[in-house]
Amino acid sequence: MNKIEHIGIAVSDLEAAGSLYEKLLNTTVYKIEEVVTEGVKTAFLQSGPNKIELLEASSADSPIAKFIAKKGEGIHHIAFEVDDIKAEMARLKGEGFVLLNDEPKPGADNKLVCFVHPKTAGGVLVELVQELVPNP
Ligand SMILES: CC[C@H](C(=O)O)C(=O)SCCNC(=O)CCNC(=O)[C@H](O)C(C)(C)COP(=O)(O)OP(=O)(O)OC[C@H]1O[C@@H](n2cnc3c(N)ncnc32)[C@H](O)[C@@H]1OP(=O)(O)O
Ligand SMILES: [Co+2]
Repeated sequence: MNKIEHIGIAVSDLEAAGSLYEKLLNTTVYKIEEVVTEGVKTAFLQSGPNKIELLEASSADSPIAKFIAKKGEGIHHIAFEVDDIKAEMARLKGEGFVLLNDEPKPGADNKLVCFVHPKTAGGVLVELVQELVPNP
């Protein structure tokens, strides 16, 4: 795990939350991207070396919809940058962590991602992210 790559925040209204975080962080949303496979619409802001990922549910069965219904808006997950997501997944499995997907899957912002079940990570939803290297 190299560093925290982003903090995911569940929001009900991406546009309103984007404006709020622009004021809060004194910066601007630099990317808005829908990840249909995840049922989310994301907005990214940079705060110094850190990224904030705002997440709005884009479908009724989105994990964000379920999270907000249960816990309200707020911090949803912490994403860590890894160099080799498959090796890290194997290491975590060996350590007894429960992974929520067997293979890395496409994420936002040109990443491959995997999630660790919060029940095995001390109550925190942890995401692994590896930069997708562009084809030469
Ligand atoms: C990939 C695009 C983007 C990116 O960065 O590139 C994203 O980050 S997308 C983010 C949205 N996608 C996901 O979150 C995928 C992984 N999440 C899941 O598979 C589910 O949300 C899961 C399994 C974590 C929970 O789903 P479930 O249907 O089991 O919901 P429950 O409410 O029954 O939850 C079970 C249990 O876990 C607790 N929980 C749920 N979500 C979280 C959370 N974000 N942080 C901490 N704990 C969480 C929930 O409270 C339940 O515990 P209990 O004690 O029973 O209340
Ligand atoms: Co994320």
